[in-house]
Amino acid sequence: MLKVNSTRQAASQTRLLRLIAFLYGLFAYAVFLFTIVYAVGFVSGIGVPKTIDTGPEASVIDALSINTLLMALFAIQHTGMARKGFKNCWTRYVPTCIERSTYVLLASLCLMLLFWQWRPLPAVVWQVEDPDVFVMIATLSFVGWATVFSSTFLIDHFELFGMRHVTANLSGRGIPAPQFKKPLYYKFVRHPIYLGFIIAFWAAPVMTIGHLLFAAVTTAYIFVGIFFEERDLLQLFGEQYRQYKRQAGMLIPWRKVG
Ligand SMILES: C[S@@+](CC[C@H](N)C(=O)[O-])C[C@H]1O[C@@H](n2cnc3c(N)ncnc32)[C@H](O)[C@@H]1O
Repeated sequence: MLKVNSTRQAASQTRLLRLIAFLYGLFAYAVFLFTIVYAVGFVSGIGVPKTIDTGPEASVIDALSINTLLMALFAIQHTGMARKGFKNCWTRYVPTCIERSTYVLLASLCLMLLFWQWRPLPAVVWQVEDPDVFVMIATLSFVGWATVFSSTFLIDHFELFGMRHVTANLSGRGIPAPQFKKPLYYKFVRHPIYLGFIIAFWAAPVMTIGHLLFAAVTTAYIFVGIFFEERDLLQLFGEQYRQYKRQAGMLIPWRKVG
């Protein structure tokens, strides 16, 4: 009887822990959604209180140092915590089912810190005067954001942002192993999410020094990120990914059939 009771107790404790993990994952996902929607407003300068071109005034040197530090913090967190060695190490302390959600949560917090503390450098580098061209370039930027969002769904939105892990854990299933995919525009370009970001950051009808700094550093970071990501993907998917590299462009869409 005592044994039955303690087994029941253990089972309900497991259910409770799974539910807590799920709610944590949901919270991390909600924070991510808020952050990415804010990012669109921050870069485009539309609909948010603090944009890339607004905020506390600072000298050029201070603004350059603070902004670079903020971007470096994000880059270190985002690339460092995605590495296999780091994951193996910190999943000794953080349960595997919430590892991805924690990664997403910390990346979102780094970005929110960046949005909050970013110092504007408002000198204009270029400004499009023609209203039609202005609208065209602004629209192109939103095409970039649309590419980012749609690509996350093509590759597996809920896996990327940790929800697949916590829902699998909640229902007592194992965490699904990553699958190699090349749906739709992944057939032509290996990194449509990063391509979307580059388009969204550079397609600016008004480009200030601050915005240019952001676009240039994030673009450089994307190339570093791709280097590490592709190294991991080659390890994970082997010949399949090696062949894919021969068949599709990295950031410029092209496709070699066969
Ligand atoms: C932020 S996403 C970026 C995906 C891709 N680099 C892009 O720009 O569309 C990073 C995750 O996608 C995964 N990933 C990248 N390409 C993939 C592919 N072709 N199939 C499956 N997973 C992929 C990586 O393992 C990594 O966990």
